[in-house]
Amino acid sequence: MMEPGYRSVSRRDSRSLVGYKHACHAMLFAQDHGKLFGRIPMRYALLMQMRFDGKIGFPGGFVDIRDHSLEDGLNRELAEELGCDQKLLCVTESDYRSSHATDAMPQKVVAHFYIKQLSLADLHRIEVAAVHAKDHGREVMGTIRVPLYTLRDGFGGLPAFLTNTFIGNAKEQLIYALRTLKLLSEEAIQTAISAGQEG
Ligand SMILES: O=c1[nH]cnc2c1ncn2[C@H]1C[C@H](O)[C@@H](COP(=O)(O)OP(=O)(O)O)O1
Repeated sequence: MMEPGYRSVSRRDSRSLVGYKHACHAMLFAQDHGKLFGRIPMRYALLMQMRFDGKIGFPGGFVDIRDHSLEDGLNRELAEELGCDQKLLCVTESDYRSSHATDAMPQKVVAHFYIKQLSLADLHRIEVAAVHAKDHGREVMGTIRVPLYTLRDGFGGLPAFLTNTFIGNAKEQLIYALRTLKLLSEEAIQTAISAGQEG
């Protein structure tokens, strides 16, 4: 499933696309053995952020592939948005997952996606550092954890979260990550998507 207008492209082929800006975003997550209300497994702590425009996306931003590697640009953007130093968070080429190109206005963009697993303690350190980041309260209104459970009413949790407005193909990147890393069962993902559409 991919947002209409986005097509999969290889990392290598994306570099020869003319007239496209390149954006890199990273999903940071950690295993979380905690239980909500003492009974609902949290499973994973997975970070997204509320942007200045009220949409939800992953941390990251535009990079200039002529001057830097994609990862250099991404790490610069992460430092601006999350305020953490490279000892705590450094995304490398081995964290790269996918690229999708879009010709949708206002500009042609290739969206590169990275996923990095951390310890829960380091993820929490990143959340704390983010409050002091350069972009906090400006381009980024705050980091958020994605609820990965569905409450008894069948809508609260992930289904309700998925009804938010997402930037670009961020929602599809989230679902892709849940699916490919098997963070949730396929049945749980499908149920959350359907319940969100009905809710
Ligand atoms: O999380 C995202 N997933 C996919 N695409 C995204 C995401 N966040 C933003 N975008 C799109 C929107 C723009 O076309 C570019 C760059 O946006 P942004 O991150 O706001 O870039 P700057 O911080 O202004 O460099 O990617």
